Amino acid sequence: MNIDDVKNITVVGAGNMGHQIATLCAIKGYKTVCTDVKEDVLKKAEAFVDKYLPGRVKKGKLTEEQAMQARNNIRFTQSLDDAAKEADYVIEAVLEVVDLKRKIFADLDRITPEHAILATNSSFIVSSKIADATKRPEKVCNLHFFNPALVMKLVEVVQGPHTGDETVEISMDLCRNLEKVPVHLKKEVDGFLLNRIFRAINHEALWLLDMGVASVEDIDKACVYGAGHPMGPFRLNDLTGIDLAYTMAMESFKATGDPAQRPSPSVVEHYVKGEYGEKTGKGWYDYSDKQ
Ligand SMILES: NC(=O)c1ccc[n+]([C@@H]2O[C@H](COP(=O)([O-])OP(=O)(O)OC[C@H]3O[C@@H](n4cnc5c(N)ncnc54)[C@H](O)[C@@H]3O)[C@@H](O)[C@H]2O)c1
Repeated sequence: MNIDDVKNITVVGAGNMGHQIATLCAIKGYKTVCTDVKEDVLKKAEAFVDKYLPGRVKKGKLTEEQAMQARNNIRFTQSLDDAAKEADYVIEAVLEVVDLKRKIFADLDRITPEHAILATNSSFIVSSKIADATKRPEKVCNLHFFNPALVMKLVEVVQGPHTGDETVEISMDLCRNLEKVPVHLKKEVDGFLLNRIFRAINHEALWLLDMGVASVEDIDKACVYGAGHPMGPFRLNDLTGIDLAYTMAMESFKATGDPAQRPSPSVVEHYVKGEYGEKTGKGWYDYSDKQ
């Protein structure tokens, strides 16, 4: 099998990530079926496509004909059987729950043609925790898009010990056909590639703050004006949520028992005060005038 054999793509889960990945596949010429268990989510995803495509035409990014072709390429269904029966490549983007993903992969193994590749968009669950739910582990991998998937160029293709080289090659080629920039992780590792780098930056930023070396503002300025980042780690954390940073650090501490993984004192301070970032009007910065 090679990339030219991939014509039909199924996206399972039409939430934050799934509806955008499906839209992208349809725009780039793939016959795409998007499925979700929730009817209202599917309706929202379809409404998004019907608004997004004309918007791209208005902005001169797509011609009328390309938009019409993309619309014809995508359909929505609540039935996994209907969605996956002709799939050459499946991208799963359901909730981050390993048992749910295992159940879906077992179902996909039963429903899809033998040659189909089954990829998960999971940010943290490596595909070796899922692959043995199928009889085709060599065709299972992580295909990790970033949010928002229509905009962010990077995709991490993560090869587990079970993943065949052909699966990696086709997945990398698929990303290129979707006009993304794929990177190949030759081994599974917690947090994959970019999130590990972000984790290291956050860790250093928090250490500098907690040690009283520099202020939130100055650490952010250093990253923006010295390293060319679009925003500093504290501003970014206000967007993604200090509550999430706290929970992730606690989970990591519980899993490893390593005290270095515990949330930093200043994260705990904001967390207990309910200052989670932009969504609560206060985090590392004050957003009360935006509320
Ligand atoms: N949100 C992000 O920033 C981001 C970025 C990269 C990767 N991811 C990964 O993408 C995956 C999805 O994340 P999300 O943010 O889109 O979640 P989300 O909650 O927005 O969407 C998940 C969808 O899965 C659906 N679903 C649940 N069970 C299902 C089933 N059995 N069959 C079909 N659909 C089902 C839900 O109804 C929901 O609409 C996760 O694994 C996450 O780790 C998320």
